[in-house]
Amino acid sequence: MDRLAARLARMIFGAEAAGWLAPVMARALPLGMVVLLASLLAAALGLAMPMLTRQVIDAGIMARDMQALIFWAGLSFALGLGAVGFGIANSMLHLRASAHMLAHLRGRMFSAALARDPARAELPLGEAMARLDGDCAEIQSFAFDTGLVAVGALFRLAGGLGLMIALDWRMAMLPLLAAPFELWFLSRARPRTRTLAEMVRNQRGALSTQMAETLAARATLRGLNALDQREKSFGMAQQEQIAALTRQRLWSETVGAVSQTITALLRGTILLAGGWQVVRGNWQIGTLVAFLAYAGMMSGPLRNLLGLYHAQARARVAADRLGAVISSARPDTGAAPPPGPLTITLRDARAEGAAHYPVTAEILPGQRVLLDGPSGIGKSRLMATLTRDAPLAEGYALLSGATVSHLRPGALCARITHLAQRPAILRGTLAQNLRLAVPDADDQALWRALADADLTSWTQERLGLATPIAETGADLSGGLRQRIAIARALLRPADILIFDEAFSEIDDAACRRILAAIEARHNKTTRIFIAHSGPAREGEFDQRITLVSSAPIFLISRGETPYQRENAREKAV
Ligand SMILES: Nc1ncnc2c1ncn2[C@@H]1O[C@H](COP(=O)(O)OP(=O)(O)OP(=O)(O)O)[C@@H](O)[C@H]1O
Repeated sequence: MDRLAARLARMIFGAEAAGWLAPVMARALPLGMVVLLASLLAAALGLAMPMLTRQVIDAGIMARDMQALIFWAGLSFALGLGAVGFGIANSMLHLRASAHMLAHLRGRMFSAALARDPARAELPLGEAMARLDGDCAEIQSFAFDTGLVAVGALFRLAGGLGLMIALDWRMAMLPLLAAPFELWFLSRARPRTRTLAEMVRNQRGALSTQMAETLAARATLRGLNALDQREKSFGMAQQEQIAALTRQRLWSETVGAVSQTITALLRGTILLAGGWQVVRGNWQIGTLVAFLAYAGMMSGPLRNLLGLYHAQARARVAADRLGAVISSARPDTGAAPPPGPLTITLRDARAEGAAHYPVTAEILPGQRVLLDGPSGIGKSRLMATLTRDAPLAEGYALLSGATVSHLRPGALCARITHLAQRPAILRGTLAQNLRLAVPDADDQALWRALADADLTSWTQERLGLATPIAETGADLSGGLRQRIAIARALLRPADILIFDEAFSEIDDAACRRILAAIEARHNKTTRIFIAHSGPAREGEFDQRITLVSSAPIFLISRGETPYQRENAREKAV
């Protein structure tokens, strides 16, 4: 099954996409086969119908045989009824198989999007959503809706042709004469189908990005009186999408119209030539009716097959867009950080995007450190290198002698808590938000963490741990959001706690209480503070590391003065 899936994936989506799509297809294949068999059976039932009609007309009506008429008409009715029931069962099976495949594919993409390598450019939120939703659906619809229908269509086409040959082989050659022209037209038309699909999918991503970004920033936009502006630009983006969709639909209708025209021509020719055969007495009227029915039946499958060829071009666009999500994921692999307390060593280190001179420092386990420097110089980025959330542009970062870039990111996050200035708060209850850090923490532990973050009375005045919290914590003050994030961080045992402007929106009195709790309960943990002002800068520090920058005077080819690195090292540490 795996090999078949891999082969199918390579054939349909190309070698690159086959790597990640084959497992998805392999899982969908068994149920997909059942659906395929069922649809072939339904197609066979459909094919039998004109033959029965022929019998009703020729053996019953024209032969004036009442018994044969009742028999064939009864059989027709019974098969028709069976086809209805079978159709319902088939459609339910189809839905089940196709929904499972979509869920599996989307789940795969979701984890790839979550594991996005921080060194890669961030995908805008709306664009990521459009890929997870629209592009996954495009592939699912190709695999099940278009793909299966097309296989059924191929079967009907072959069956119809076979039965037409059985009725009259010379007349059956008519549809074959049209095939070369159709194939030529299809291959000429396909590149444009692909270009239009790319345009539509990219525009869909841009539209979702605009929606997500605007909705997330609506309070700020309202304050700026800029909502109209955004609405107008959203309206324009929608118009552009309508135009792209219109172009795409017009093109697919044009492509479809060619096959319809050919079918109409065929039908006309059969009507004329077949009618002539009836007039000459070579054919019975039932044969003409059956022949016409088969010719008519072929137009649907032919259209489906045309659709398949072009839908594949669209599905490939979707697969390429999803492939970019997959290839940007970073596997959670690497060595485990060394056991025991962690010593941080920075050697000539600077994170990508940071503007300071490379820094060299050593932070021993349990030290209390202030990391200082002007805004935007790269303090957060430097700390983010410790959890591999930012890549180093130069130098090394070591944890107890182990190179950070060789360590498993998931394991690093388990040992190092980097608390950001703008923490993510999710919709749900207070307890659910806290348990993101420790899923099995008991209520007592939650209350203790809340006490450390000076949140006991606030929580008691509300619904306790069940206090509901809105999306992004929009119904909380900035200080409350930060305090919940502090409680969440303190809940989890860590070797290193990094408070990155984590107190910036909390009043000084509360901030001092929280800092005192941290000193009392986490004094064995390495604590690194980044703060431009406030109580977080107060108290004893084992060391202060200041990041500095100054304009180089004489540049060598790497963009530095020859002696600048030495100076920078002295200044930076
Ligand atoms: N994801 C990123 N990719 C590349 N560069 C980034 C990224 N995030 C931030 N930067 C760049 O790195 C520089 C340092 O940012 P950083 O947030 O580390 O500064 P900071 O010293 O912590 O500033 P502040 O005190 O204002 O918080 C910024 O000027 C920014 O341009």
